Amino acid sequence: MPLDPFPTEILTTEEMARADRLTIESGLPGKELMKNAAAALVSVVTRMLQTSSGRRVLVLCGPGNNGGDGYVAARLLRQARMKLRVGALTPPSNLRGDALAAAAAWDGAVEPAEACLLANADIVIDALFGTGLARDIEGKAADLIRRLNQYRRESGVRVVAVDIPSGIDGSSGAVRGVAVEADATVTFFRLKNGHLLLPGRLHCGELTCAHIGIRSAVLGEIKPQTFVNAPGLWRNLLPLPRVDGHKYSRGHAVVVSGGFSFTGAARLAAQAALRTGAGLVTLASPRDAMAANAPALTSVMLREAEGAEGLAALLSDARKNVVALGPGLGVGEATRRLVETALEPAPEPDAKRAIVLDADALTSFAGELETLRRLIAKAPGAVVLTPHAGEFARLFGDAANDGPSKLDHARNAARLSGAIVLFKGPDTVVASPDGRASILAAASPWLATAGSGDTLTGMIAGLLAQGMEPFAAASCGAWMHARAATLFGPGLIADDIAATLPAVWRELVGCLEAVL
Ligand SMILES: NC(=O)C1=CN([C@@H]2O[C@H](COP(=O)(O)OP(=O)(O)OC[C@H]3O[C@@H](n4cnc5c(N)ncnc54)[C@H](O)[C@@H]3O)[C@@H](O)[C@H]2O)[C@@H](O)CC1
Ligand SMILES: Nc1ncnc2c1ncn2[C@@H]1O[C@H](COP(=O)(O)OP(=O)(O)O)[C@@H](O)[C@H]1O
Ligand SMILES: [K+]
Repeated sequence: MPLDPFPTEILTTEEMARADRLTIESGLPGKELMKNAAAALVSVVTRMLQTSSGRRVLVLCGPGNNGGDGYVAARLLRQARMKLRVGALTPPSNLRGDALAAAAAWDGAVEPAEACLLANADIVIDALFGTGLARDIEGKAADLIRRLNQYRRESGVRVVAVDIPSGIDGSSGAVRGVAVEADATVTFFRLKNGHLLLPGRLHCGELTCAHIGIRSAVLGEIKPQTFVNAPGLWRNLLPLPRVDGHKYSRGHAVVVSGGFSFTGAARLAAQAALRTGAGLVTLASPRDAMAANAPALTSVMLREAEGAEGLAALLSDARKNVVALGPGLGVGEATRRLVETALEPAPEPDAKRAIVLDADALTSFAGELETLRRLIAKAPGAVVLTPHAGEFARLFGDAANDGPSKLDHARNAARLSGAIVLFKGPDTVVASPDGRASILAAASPWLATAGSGDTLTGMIAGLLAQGMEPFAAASCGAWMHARAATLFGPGLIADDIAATLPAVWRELVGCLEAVL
C-alpha cells in the first residue's frame, strides 16, 4: 500500500454532486462519467476474478445512477466474457436520465433482485444505492441487503460496492437502517467522509478511488475543508534538521510528570517528543518523583518543578517553546493549576509557546469547557487537545454533539474551544477552529494498548517544538503514530512506538542525506 493511497481532498455527498454537476456543465456528459465509472469498477472486478475459478457475476441494481453504473458494468463484463445475471430493485423502465439510458442499453435479462440473490455467483456487484441515499433503508431493499450480507458470510462470495456500500451515509459514515458489507469498494474522483469514518469504513473492504474524467479544477469552486490524513497533506511542512541547525533550532519541549507512582506516562511522551525531532526535551518532575524519574532517563533531561509555581519558573525560559501535560497527572485542582500555568501568556511578548493537553489535563476541566476556552483564548500559542471518546464526552458534554458524525463533533469541539482537537480512535479526526479537518485513513488496532495515547501527545509536542504548523503537526503526529504501529505490528506495546519512529522517518524522507 503506498503512503498516499488516495487523493487528498474528501467530499461530502453534496460536494460530490456539485463536482458531477460542474463537470457536466463544462461539457462532459453524465453518461460519459457513468461509462468511466463502470469501466473503473470492471477493472477491479476483473482483477478479483483472476484469483477465482469462476466467472459468474451478479449485479444488483438500484433506482438511481448508482444502479445506472451497474447496468453499464454488466454490459462491459459480458463483453469480457463473464457470465452475468442482473437483479433490479425497481423495474428498469422506472429509472430516469442517464440511469434509464444505461438500463435500456442492457439487452440481457433483468430479474427482480430478490429472485436471483441466492444464485451461485463468484462476485456480487452492489449497485443499489450510492451517494443519493436520502433516508434509512427499509422494507424490500433492507431485506435484500440483510440476505446479501448473510449469503456473503455463509458462502464466501465476494461483494464489490459501487461508489459506497449501499446503506452507508456518504457524508457521515453512519449505517442508514442496514448496509452492505463489501470486500471492495470502488469510488470515484475523491473519497467521501463515509469511506473513512466508522462504521462506514468497516463496510468498504479494500477501497479504490478511480479517476472518471472529473477535473481537479472543480475543487477550486467547491473548496473542500476535509482531507485524508496522509503525507500528501503535510509532507511539505515536515520539519527536517538543517545543515546549519543546532539543537535549540529544533525546539525545546517540556513534558510534565506525575507523582512518584505515575511517572511512566510522561516519560513515554518525553521519549516520543525526542524521537519526533525536538532538539531538547525536559521532563518537569514534582519533587517526590525525582527519584523515580532520574534513573529512568538518558537523553531526556530532568528538572525539578514542584506544582504550578515550579512549572512557571521552568517556563520563564522562552526557549522552551512547547509544553505537554496530562498523562499521569491525576484529575483535580493541582492539574488545573498546571494547565492554567502552561496556558499563561509567555513572559516575553514575542515568545510563542504551543501547548498539548491530554488525558487528566482534559478531565480536570470536565463540564467546564467555558473556563478552558477562556484560558485557551489568551494562550501564548497554538493549543492542541487530544481526547479519546471518554475524555471528549467529559469535556464537551452535549455541546459538541450537533451533527451526525465524529467529524462534525470534532469540528464543533474545535470551534467551541478555540483549540485544535484531535479526536482519537481508529478513525482519528483532527479539526481546526478555522474549519479544516483531517481523517486518518489507515490505523492499526495494535494501538489499543496502555500508554499509546501518551506517546502520541509527546509526538505532537515534538513536531510543534520544531515549528510545524499546528494543524499539520497534529495530523502528522497521528499519522506517524499509526504508521509506527503498522510497521511494528503484532505484540506492540507503547514503548515500541517511539522505537519504531526512525523507520517511519526513513519512509517519509527517504534519502534524507540527499535532502541535506
Ligand atoms: N453524473 C453523476 O452524477 C454520476 C453519478 N454516478 C453514480 O451515481 C450515484 C448517485 O446517483 P443518484 O444521485 O441517482 O443516487 P443513488 O443511485 O445513490 O440513489 C438515488 C435513488 O435512490 C432512491 N433512494 C434514496 N434513498 C433511498 C432509500 N433509503 N430507500 C429507497 N430508495 C432510496 C432515490 O429516490 C433515488 O431514486 C453515485 O453514487 C455513483 O454511483 C456515477 O455514474 C458517476 C457520475
Ligand atoms: N482500534 C484501534 N485502531 C486504531 N487506533 C486505535 C485503536 N484503539 C486506540 N487507538 C489509538 O491508540 C491511542 C490510544 O490513546 P489513549 O486512549 O489516550 O490511550 P492511553 O491513555 O493508554 O495512552 C489513540 O491514538 C487511538 O487513536
Ligand atoms: K452501492
